[in-house]
Amino acid sequence: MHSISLPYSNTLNLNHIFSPKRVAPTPLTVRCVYGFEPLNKSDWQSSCAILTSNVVSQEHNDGAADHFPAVNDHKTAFTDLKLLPVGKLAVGENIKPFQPKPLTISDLSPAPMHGSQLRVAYQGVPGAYSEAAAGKAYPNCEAIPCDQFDVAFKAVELWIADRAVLPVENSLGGSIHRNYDLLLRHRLHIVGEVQLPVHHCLLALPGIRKEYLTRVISHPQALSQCEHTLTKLGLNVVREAVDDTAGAAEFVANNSLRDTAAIASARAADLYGLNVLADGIQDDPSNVTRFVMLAREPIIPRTDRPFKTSIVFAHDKGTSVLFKVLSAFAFRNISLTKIESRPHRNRPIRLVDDENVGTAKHFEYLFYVDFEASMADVRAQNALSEVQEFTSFLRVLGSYPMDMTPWNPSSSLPDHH
Ligand SMILES: O=C(O)C(=O)C[C@]1(C(=O)O)C=C[C@@H](O)C=C1
Repeated sequence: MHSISLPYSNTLNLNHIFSPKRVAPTPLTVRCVYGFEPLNKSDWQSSCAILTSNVVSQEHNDGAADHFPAVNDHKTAFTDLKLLPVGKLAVGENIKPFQPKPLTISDLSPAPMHGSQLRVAYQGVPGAYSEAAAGKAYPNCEAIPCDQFDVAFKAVELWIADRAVLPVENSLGGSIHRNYDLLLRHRLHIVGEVQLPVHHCLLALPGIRKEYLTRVISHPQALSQCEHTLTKLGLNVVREAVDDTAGAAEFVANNSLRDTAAIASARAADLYGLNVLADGIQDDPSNVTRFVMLAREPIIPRTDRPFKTSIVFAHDKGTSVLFKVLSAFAFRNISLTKIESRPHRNRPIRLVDDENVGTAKHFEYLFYVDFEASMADVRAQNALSEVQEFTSFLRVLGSYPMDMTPWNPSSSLPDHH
């Protein structure tokens, strides 16, 4: 039986997340979420109903929200009103049957739906770089920790969060492939990007010296970004991957591990009471991670500032189409900023039979391309109509403003962190 649970009972408060040494909120989790295949319809609908009734009861516990997120993204199979919670909610002394309110025009605006703060889902626990990225993308937002990337996508789809901010690539470690795959599996739109300088520290319990260490734990990306520096520090240690950097720091602290250090941010050291044994241990001082901001609705593309557009495409005849697609951009002087290929999971192998020689087995790919133009720009529109002719599948993941913040790699986190 699939179930979705929300382990915390209150809507998260920003103070809990951003002020040091406060009790950290438990990340949002989805138990037994679908692996590669979606749940069947009835499982999915009952999951939505459980999750939604949780949201409603949280909001009423708070006494803050006086409206119910009665609609959902039409793509999330949540249009059946019979699925809305049938329970009763206590209001003062009276037990009143719960009646969802009709939608008003303000419910349809892209502004936050739940109070004045935008609720932004990220993967990890407080102190993670993703939380800092959420703060950079949406200053003063309410950051909602999620234990997996998939959960952050779902939190937005199910109106628990208004946006998600997720890493897609790092200047040293490369692409975060999982998020490329999830972008395609979910129906969210990229509405922005932020590039966050990532400044890693080696953290251990107070009083622990480097010589005592036998193990260093962190997110795999962080381990790979510090690979050479760890060796240079003379640390002859086992390196172990965990879900996120701040989670590693929390683990060391909660289990009083005297032989283990974590690679994480200085803010994580503060939050979990660890010492900074070494500062700035990333192999390149200009280590940067790029995050995308995701929303249920796309933004309207403009031409009055630099925009980027992200697309994904495939073709029945495989990689032979790639040159033609790329030339559609080259002829129009549109620069590409990123190209990534991923296995085509629906059709991973293409067989080409040759009676004389045998059967060639070609791997099939999906290609993700980011280019520097807005979809409001006629050059981009013409390029994409040409690309459409060469491809069997094409989706625009989003057209959004480029992160143009001045380059300052030494200040790793936004001011309020
Ligand atoms: O573990 C964290 O702190 C994260 O936010 C994740 C993550 C990643 O997925 O790449 C983000 C930025 C850094 O590159 C290292 C790790």
